[in-house]
Amino acid sequence: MRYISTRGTAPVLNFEEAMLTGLARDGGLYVPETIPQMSATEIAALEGLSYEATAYRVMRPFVGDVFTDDEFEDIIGRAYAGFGHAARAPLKQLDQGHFLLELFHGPTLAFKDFAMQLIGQMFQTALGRKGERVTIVGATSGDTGSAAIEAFRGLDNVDVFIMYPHGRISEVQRRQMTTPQESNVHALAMDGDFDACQARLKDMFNDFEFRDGVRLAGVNSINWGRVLAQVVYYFSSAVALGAPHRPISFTVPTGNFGDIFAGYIAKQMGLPIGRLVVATNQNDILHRCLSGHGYHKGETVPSISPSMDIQVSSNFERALFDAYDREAAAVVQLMNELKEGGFDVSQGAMQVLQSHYSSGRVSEAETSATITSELKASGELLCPHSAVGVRVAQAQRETGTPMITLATAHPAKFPDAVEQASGIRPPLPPRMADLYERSERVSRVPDDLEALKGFIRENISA
Ligand SMILES: Cc1ncc(COP(=O)(O)O)c(C=O)c1O
Ligand SMILES: N[C@@H](CCOP(=O)(O)O)C(=O)O
Repeated sequence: MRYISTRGTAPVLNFEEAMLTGLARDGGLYVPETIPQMSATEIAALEGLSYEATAYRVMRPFVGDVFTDDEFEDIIGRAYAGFGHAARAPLKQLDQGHFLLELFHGPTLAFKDFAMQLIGQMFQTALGRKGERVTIVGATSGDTGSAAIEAFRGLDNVDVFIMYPHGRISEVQRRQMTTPQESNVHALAMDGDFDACQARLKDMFNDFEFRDGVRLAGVNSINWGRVLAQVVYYFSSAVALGAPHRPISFTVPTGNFGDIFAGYIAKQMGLPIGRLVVATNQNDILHRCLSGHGYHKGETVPSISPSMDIQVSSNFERALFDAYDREAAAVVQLMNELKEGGFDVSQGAMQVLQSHYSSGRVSEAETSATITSELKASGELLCPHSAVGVRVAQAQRETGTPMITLATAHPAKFPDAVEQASGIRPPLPPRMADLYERSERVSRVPDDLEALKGFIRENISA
């Protein structure tokens, strides 16, 4: 299995190299050269399997000979052993034909654990074998960072630096990043918004002297391994509802476009998916773009679903690459225009995008109202991100095709917004009940590339 860059000029890599590399050296994102196919018979055979067994069958063809069968099985087993639900990603019925996929039973209570726990294990196996050390730098609007710190804390061979937008994440998210005391993990509270954090991350990858000097690696969804791990729950949930014998649609609260792009990959592999519905909060660049108004950056406005307060959705580049028939030159042109503020999508590419994705936008008031109404209707207490998804799904459901909305975080990660809407302050699970008492360790950093590089150089292990 070979991986190519969306910008066409970076070296072609195998799975391990792509995973350890992060951003391609031409600034693009790695994607598989061809997408492995699963036949209807192979998909049907997933019925009744454990989540781990499904994960093995879905991901195995993407990994090639990088891990032996036994190694890969062990990696998957270790990755999901710490989840707090036997099904890992249980489905709950909300309404006739509408289901919630609970993706928040991992160690940090958000869907990011599905991929981060897995790539933590893959990094450890790959780096241990090579006797190499890497420096992981990540940008987060709250959940990627906490999942990364949890997955890599105390591991040999890695130092982890996570930049988050100071004052723009929930207290639980912050504490999950600042309370681990292992010396190989560092939480950096940066001035600016998530887009600024992500831009500095990409700047570091594009600075080859720094990149090679610290052996930079990335665990944001620029890393193909992140996307791959998320493909699995599209299969497990769709099969539980009758796929491949009938199509299933998905609504996905969307920010950096990694999660919904994983759904698109599942569809390309052969899973019969009806619609992939992008649900955004008031930071609605994706909704505007998919509605035909071009991809033009605006101001990021803080919301009660802060993890989705994003303007530049990193993985949209992967979607554009396919929509432009894998023409890297077209992607390079669009990304250059994006640096100047935005771009318009050609008619042909827009038709391709709209054939896979629909979209909807949810205001702050609608998000709160959905938390309130869903609690009344089904007894489900939603986090604000999942509420954005449920609201859009309610508007876009089609009779006859079951709709699965991804519940991307536990309500206890966003207790203020949830309490304001529902009157209920969701408690943290017992294993992290003392989170508010633990001492914090955090470094305030400016939005300044040189200062950030200096900080990282000074704080990596020898
Ligand atoms: C809770 C939550 N929901 C939804 C999203 C959006 O996911 P994605 O960035 O993969 O689109 C994120 C982060 O981005 C998140 O943390
Ligand atoms: N919402 C995310 C933003 C980063 O997304 P990623 O999928 O590229 O890591 C977060 O919680 O940090």
